[in-house]
Amino acid sequence: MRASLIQMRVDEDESVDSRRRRAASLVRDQAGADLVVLPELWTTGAFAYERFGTEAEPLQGPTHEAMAKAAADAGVWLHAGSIPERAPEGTLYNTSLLFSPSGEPAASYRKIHRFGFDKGEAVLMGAGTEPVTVRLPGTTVGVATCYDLRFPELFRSLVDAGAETLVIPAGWPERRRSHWTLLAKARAVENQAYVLACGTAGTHAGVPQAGHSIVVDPWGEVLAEAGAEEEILTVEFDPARVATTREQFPALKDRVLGLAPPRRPL
Ligand SMILES: NC(=O)CCC(=O)C(=O)O
Repeated sequence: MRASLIQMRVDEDESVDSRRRRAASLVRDQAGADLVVLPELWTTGAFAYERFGTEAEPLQGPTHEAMAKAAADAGVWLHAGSIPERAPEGTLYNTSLLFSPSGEPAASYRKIHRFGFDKGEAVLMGAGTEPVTVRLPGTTVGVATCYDLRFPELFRSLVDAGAETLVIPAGWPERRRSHWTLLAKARAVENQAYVLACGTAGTHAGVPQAGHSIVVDPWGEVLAEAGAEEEILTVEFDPARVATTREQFPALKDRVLGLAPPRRPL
């Protein structure tokens, strides 16, 4: 299986319309890949909080339309990263869009863990509640978004639903790059799954982005890693290695579920 991670530069010098056209063109250039991935909130930037409201779109808005067409033109499965979605009742969500190679919507996922503690995304956007998996030929994809990477229980629920390839668009800051790389490897090793994590390059809202999109195999080996600038990270991987890794080192079978709470000291 061939995947292309489009680590886009997201900065204020470029309009949303121009970046949307550029993203569509970059997706079209990936014809021949099986799966193409874009980052989190690439229309606005994940830290451009003041733009979430002004650039929010309905689920089937201009980004949906452009990405559906680009997926069909390239004939690829497309994880089109996420958009600031304005739901019909007015709530904003950080929503990922996935398309089949004919441009049909395959899934959408509203980010469950919002970043910012008491500001930013955490107060501006609603929280998703539903983990999402999508069946592709040869692998089941589980999706998560950026800050979700810090919450292993979400990934376990994806694995329980059959996920073998974990696709994670992000807008991760340079300041915490070491966490990004570490957590991507950890999620791959503990879940014995491929991790495809696609970040952004450039600086927006004064926050330099880490780039360093990364693909990790089910044994925790890094198959490919981008630099800090805009880059297409292309990788070939064998989805069947998930089953062989899980058979040969069957740690997932040793899970003990429903542990009692720790005992209090006497
Ligand atoms: N956009 C995000 O979710 C940022 C997450 C982040 O910076 C972190 O977890 O650290």
